[in-house]
This record gives sequence, C-alpha cells and structure tokens, in this order.
Amino acid sequence: MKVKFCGLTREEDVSKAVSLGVDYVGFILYPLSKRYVRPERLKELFKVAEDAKKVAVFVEPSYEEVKLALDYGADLIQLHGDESIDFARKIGMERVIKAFRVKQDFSIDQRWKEAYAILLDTYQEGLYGGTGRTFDWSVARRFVEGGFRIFLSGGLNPQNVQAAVKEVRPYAVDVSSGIEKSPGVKDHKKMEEFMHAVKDSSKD
Ligand SMILES: O=C(O)c1ccccc1N[C@@H]1O[C@H](COP(=O)(O)O)[C@@H](O)[C@H]1O
Repeated sequence: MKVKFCGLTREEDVSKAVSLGVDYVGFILYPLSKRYVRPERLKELFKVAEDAKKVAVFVEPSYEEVKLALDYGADLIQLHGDESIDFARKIGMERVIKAFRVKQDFSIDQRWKEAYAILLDTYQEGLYGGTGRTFDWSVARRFVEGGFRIFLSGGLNPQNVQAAVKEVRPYAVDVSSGIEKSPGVKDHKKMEEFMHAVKDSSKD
C-alpha cells in the first residue's frame, strides 16, 4: 500500500514524512488554501523530499503555473478542480493525478484511466479539498474494481485508515488534515500513528 502525505508546508514535516517511508509528498499551490505554499518554496521543500515522489496540487491552474512546478522538480501534478482531459494531456497524462470530489450519481470518463492515478476525495460545497470528511467508500471500491488506479482520500486519519484500506483496497491512501495540529502544520505523532496503521492493515 502506497502512502501520500499532503498539505505539507514545512521542511521538518517533509523530513519526518521521508523518515517514515512515505511514497508521495504533496504541496498545495492553490492560493485560497490554508495550506498554500508559494511556488518558489517548492525548491526548498523538494530539497528534503529525497526519494519520495513530489506532488504539486493545483485547482484549475494555467499551463505556465504547472510548467513552473515541473521545472522546480515536481514529479506529479494533482489536478483538484474541473480540469479537462485535453489540459491533462497537455501536461502529460503519465504525470497527472486527477482528483474527483465524490457526489451522488458519480461517474468518471474512462479516458482518465490514462492518467497516473485518480484521487477520490469528499465533495463539500465551497471547498476543493482538505475537508477532513470521509465519503461512502463503496463508491471508491467500485472504481477499484473497474480498473482505475485509486488514491483514496478525504477524512482519513490514524483511527479509520485500516477500515478504509480493508473496504476499498486502493493503490494508495492520501491524508492531510488527519495528521495535522493545525492547517499546514503536521503532528509528528499522528504521522507515525497513520503509518503504523497502514502497515498493520497490509498484514491482513
Ligand atoms: O488541503 C487543502 O486546502 C486543499 C485545497 C485545494 C485542493 C486540495 C486540497 N487538499 C487535498 O484534499 C485531500 C483530502 O484532504 P483531507 O485528508 O480530507 O484533509 C488531500 O489530497 C489534500 O491534499
């Protein structure tokens, strides 16, 4: 099971994530987020990311903004708004994690299977991400069974991640607010607990 820690803003939190063996570290480049990091900060934060894959998270960015993050060394681009397939193809589908916020009667265009992965997050009016709320995991299970590479997100924390893994069997789990002290500031104890819980769930 792969793990992505997202919404990182501080070097010490990136280093802690790396020491715990996370596979992906995510940084929010959406200016309205409480976890926003300026693009120039990526250079400093990426320096301590070592072998973890570096994910730049955007909401409906311009191509130039994406290009800058790639030039700074981002491995993957997470598109968390209503971006089109054509826009993702311009970036390179193999570099795109496309996020969808799960609502009633939800479906995904099969062409998104070309993307690096699909991230499923909770829908909440007025918020693009970092809701801290879960959604109906049976929906995520349906997409796993349908052959999508799924990053399960939305309200995961050290207490519920094992149940989530057991029900969904995703490719990866993604967490942000569930391992925080306050927005953008991670809690190292919660980070450890989350990783231990994921490792334990892999033993089942
Ligand atoms: O965290 C944010 O503020 C945010 C803003 C815009 C797009 C995505 C954002 N966060 C992403 O939301 C998911 C789930 O977060 P949580 O675990 O429920 O807090 C995660 O991928 C965050 O990176």
